[in-house]
Amino acid sequence: MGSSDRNLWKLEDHPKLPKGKPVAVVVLDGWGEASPDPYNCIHVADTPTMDSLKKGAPEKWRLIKAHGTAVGLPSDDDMGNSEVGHNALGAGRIYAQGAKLVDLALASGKIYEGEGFKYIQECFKNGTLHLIGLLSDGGVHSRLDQLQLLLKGSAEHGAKRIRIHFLTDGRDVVDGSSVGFVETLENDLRQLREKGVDAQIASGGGRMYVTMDRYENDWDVVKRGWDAQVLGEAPYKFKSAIEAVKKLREDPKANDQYLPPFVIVDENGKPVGPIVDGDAVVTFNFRADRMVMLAKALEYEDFDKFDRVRFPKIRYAGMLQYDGELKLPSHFLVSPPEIQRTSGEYLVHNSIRTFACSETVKFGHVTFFWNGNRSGYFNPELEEYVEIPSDIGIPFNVQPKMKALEIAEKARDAILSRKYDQVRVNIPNGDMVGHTGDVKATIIGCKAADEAVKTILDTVEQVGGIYVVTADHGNAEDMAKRNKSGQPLVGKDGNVQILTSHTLRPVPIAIGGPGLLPSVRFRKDIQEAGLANVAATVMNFHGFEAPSDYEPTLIEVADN
Ligand SMILES: O=C(O)[C@@H](CO)OP(=O)(O)O
Ligand SMILES: [Mn+2]
Ligand SMILES: [Mn+2]
Repeated sequence: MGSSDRNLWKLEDHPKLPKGKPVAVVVLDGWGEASPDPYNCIHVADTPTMDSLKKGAPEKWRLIKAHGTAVGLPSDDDMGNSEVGHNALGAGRIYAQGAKLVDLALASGKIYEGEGFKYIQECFKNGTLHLIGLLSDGGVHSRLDQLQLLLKGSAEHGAKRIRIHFLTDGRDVVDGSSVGFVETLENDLRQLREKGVDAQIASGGGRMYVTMDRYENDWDVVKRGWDAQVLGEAPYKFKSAIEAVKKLREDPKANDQYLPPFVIVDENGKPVGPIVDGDAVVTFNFRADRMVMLAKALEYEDFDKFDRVRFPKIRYAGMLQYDGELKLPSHFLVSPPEIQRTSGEYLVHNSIRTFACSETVKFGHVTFFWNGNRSGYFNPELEEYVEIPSDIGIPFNVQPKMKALEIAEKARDAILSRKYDQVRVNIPNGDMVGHTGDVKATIIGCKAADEAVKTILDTVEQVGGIYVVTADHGNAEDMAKRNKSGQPLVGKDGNVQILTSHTLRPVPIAIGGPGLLPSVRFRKDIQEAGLANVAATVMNFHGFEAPSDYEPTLIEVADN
């Protein structure tokens, strides 16, 4: 590192706050703040630790925004999510995120002028364009209206044969809504066919069971998708996608998130759209985590995660580039947000030693997303990232405690080892159990998360450290769909409609610990603060001022 590099990365000393205090940064996934209510699982659950932190308001506890424009999403109607949430927490600035960047590229038509589209366009003359991704208007991983525009635009730019391989949602949108989304898509495809484009749905399956695994938790999920999308093989075969989804949903236990894989076949029982040599493939999700594994399978010549049987010679582009370090995929339609100079990178340049940990399903959140969608370490000598293997094949409502305790114990050991200045964890329960829609299980999950926080705070107490406890977005605090006046909506079956998705709610942030000067308190002059203000705050606790272009710190040091 040259001296100019060193200057670039050097953080100013904080004028009042000391260095050398161990800092625990705890992110509760899916833990928003909402009024007491039977569908507020955090309220119903026994959460003494988080409740006691709240008593520190307004000086040591406050709310911050975790959705919409505060985290770089297109509008304030967009709920928060882990990608944008952890990006903001780690980067300390607000970046226009994938959802927004794709909107802009589609609106201006620039998407069709870029390298990525030109690359796949080469296949349009003789090959098929395959579009693979999540079919919903949830706006977390993808958006239906973007798919619709891309379909239309691709046809206008020469695609003559198009096949869609969709994943049903039920996680960012209400369970059962898959049918309506397929109907909308079928309608668009019919219009394209009327214009002479051979456009059809070729395969499908539920996002949690087919294709959209993440952080290499379970490659079988990706394999099931590969078999249907590439090989044209699946346990279920249907003549139409609407029939497929309706039939598969007749099973009383069926759930959009977990629909089994199926392929669409013609009158002779032949799959209508396997992926073959000479085809183009676009994965139309803008969000990275749940596309990285498929991207590897589609792009890497050397690949040993499962037997691909056939590795077609295709031209593949992601909607975005999903991994900035691996440069994966190498072709993409829209450039990802350029998240640079994240707090993690600054801190290693200033000799801060970091330990980060979660279980597999959230591991990349406190590492990859935290570091601006970048895999790997900045400096392996100063960082240690520990992944606790998640349970595989067990729904999280069956094991709602997940690995909360194990994560807390790893954090405890890391703090007690005195080898780290920052110990950062993600506690997944509120989110992962919340997404199952199982209220009782979510309550158990929230209690487990609270106990994990207690273990970490007790350890901070023991070593004279500082803690920051916050969350990335809401989920468990509201499990009911509501009307405009906030009353739970009742479905045709007479039951309250369950909300499996994230929310628009703000999240708490609490600070404290024996290492925090008693005169440190939340400022009152930034009411509109959001997740992006946390990074500067954490830097202060390490004894540094944040870079001047970071969103301002949440704290001040009182004079008295
Ligand atoms: O599971 C996921 O992929 C999303 C919801 O679509 O949740 P989170 O943003 O909390 O990871
Ligand atoms: Mn999350
Ligand atoms: Mn979630």
